[in-house]
Amino acid sequence: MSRIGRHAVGSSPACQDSSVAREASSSNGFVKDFFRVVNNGHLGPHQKMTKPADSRLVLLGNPGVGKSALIVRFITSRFIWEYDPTLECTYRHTVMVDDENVTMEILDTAGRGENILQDGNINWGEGFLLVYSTTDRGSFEDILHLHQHIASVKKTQNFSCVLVGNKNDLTHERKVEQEEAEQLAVELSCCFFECSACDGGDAVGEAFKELHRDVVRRRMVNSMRRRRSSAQQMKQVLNKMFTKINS
Ligand SMILES: Nc1nc2c(ncn2[C@@H]2O[C@H](COP(=O)(O)OP(=O)(O)OP(=O)(O)O)[C@@H](O)[C@H]2O)c(=O)[nH]1
Repeated sequence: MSRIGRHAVGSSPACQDSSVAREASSSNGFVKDFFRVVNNGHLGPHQKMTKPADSRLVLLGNPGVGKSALIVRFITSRFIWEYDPTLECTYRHTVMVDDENVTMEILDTAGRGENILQDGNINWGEGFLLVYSTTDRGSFEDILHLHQHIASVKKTQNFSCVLVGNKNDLTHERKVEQEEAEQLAVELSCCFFECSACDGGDAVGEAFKELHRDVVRRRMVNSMRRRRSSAQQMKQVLNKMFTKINS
């Protein structure tokens, strides 16, 4: 089995250091391919880049639910059985969404509790994939807590997220029914995808793409709201001026 080396939690989340790629690529041919794809510009939340990404997405969920596996599946259409846990990395990936080439930056968080809930990561992110494993009831129950934490850092319930139930290939180990996850998605007002990073299928890519769409939609709505409110403010100022002049 191959392991992919990445930066430890607490260090810079960027992985563009070619030595990391070289170290990882020594394991086998596929890992080499993987890094060639994702090494096409890894950037951390605090790093500058030439062209801003079209969306910044963050994967959150308990350890072992398959966050890294989902990213690898999305970026490379492949599955790797084993990853180095408690590491964190940001990937830059360009993909077609609705006939448009878009660039996403994707942050793979790692660790437990406070580690994955770093405010810096949450402030940086525009959209969140809330990932649980269909084989791990605790990871599903923790989703609400993750959502509440994001809301408290963002100071609004109005943020983009999708709920993702991973590992649905492990049918005999299922601990979370699809219906209850659908119910939770209704409560959180978000889309829900059940998928398997191992088996592949469209659902993995769709989860990322739908999150991207939601980020773009909300951005547009918010900027329209801001424009409308500044136009209203201007109207009020002008009204006051005319009232003064007329009196
Ligand atoms: N059967 C199956 N195994 C999976 C699937 N996704 C991930 N795994 C396995 O689950 C384990 C954990 O996957 P990771 O992608 O490292 O999970 P993670 O959420 O990134 O874990 P941390 O880095 O510790 O936060 C690995 O052994 C994967 O091979 C899946 O869809 N099906």
